[in-house]
Amino acid sequence: MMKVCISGLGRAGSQIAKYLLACDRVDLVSGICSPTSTKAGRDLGEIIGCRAAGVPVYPSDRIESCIFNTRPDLILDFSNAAAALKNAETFFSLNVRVVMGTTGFSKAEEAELYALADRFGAGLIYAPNITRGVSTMMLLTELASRILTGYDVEIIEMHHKRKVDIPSGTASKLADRLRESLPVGERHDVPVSSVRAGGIVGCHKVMLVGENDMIEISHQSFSRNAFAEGALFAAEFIQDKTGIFEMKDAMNLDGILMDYLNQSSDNPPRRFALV
Ligand SMILES: NC(=O)C1=CN([C@@H]2O[C@H](COP(=O)(O)OP(=O)(O)OC[C@H]3O[C@@H](n4cnc5c(N)ncnc54)[C@H](O)[C@@H]3O)[C@@H](O)[C@H]2O)C=CC1
Ligand SMILES: O=C(O)C1=N[C@H](C(=O)O)C[C@H](O)C1
Repeated sequence: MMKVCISGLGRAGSQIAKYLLACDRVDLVSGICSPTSTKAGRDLGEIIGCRAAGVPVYPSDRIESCIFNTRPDLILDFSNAAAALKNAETFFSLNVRVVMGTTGFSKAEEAELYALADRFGAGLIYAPNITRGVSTMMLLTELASRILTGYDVEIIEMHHKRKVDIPSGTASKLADRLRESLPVGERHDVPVSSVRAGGIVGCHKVMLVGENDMIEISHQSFSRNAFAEGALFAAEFIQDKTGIFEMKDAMNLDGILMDYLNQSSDNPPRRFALV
């Protein structure tokens, strides 16, 4: 069975740990926390309020021991951008695959992450949003923006008030993708508005607004189990691969779209002749 380690045991990482401990498709073998965290040396099951699970937690300055002692096939990283980038180099150098859920990277840091993965011939899924729902939403919004040319496009993202990065990684990726789907020469930045309030788990909305009508495509995560479900999906995809991937690759979205188009051309709409 695939062996998994979670790096970053905060809101997202802890809930993912809880989900994976109750799941029989993976073996959660270890956790990684910050070097100053009181979680180091404790049992991950106890930390997240479950029974002792025999899952040790290592501080990130002892990653080598963690990997050597618990032998994970892959890491699920939900920490912070600075820690994630530093730790990724060690994971890749030890031939461990990474599902990178962490956000807040600058463009230069993103490029560095890709360069590291390339240099070590690693397996990486970089997913600023790990839910299948958001990847589906990205595809739908790109299609909609190509159809509704001339419409204004705006993104609204809403998260809990303790989230440190702004705008969200998901909103930045949506904005980049929507910008690139505009015709060359007409490309402009897509505005993002951010709300940080209460305990909102995660909500992204894309609005395409014309003079006389508008459409909205939105996604909402009801709980952090949405991230756990997505992380498991990504892990099962990357476990035997090398290369750099996105969630849309794990979901085969290009293939599904191609099948859909081929199917519609196999079954052209019936036309009625006037006789
Ligand atoms: N891709 C996705 O779908 C999702 C991404 N995220 C991202 O995951 C990250 C974490 O989010 P939250 O859990 O809400 O934040 P959080 O602040 O609750 O958790 C981050 C954890 O990382 C730990 N950490 C700090 N330095 C570390 C190190 N050197 N090694 C390992 N762990 C270290 C912190 O002590 C903390 O426990 C954020 O970047 C967030 O945007 C969160 C949810 C879903
Ligand atoms: O910090 C979070 O919580 C989330 N972060 C991700 C992001 O920045 O897009 C994804 C998700 O919406 C939750």
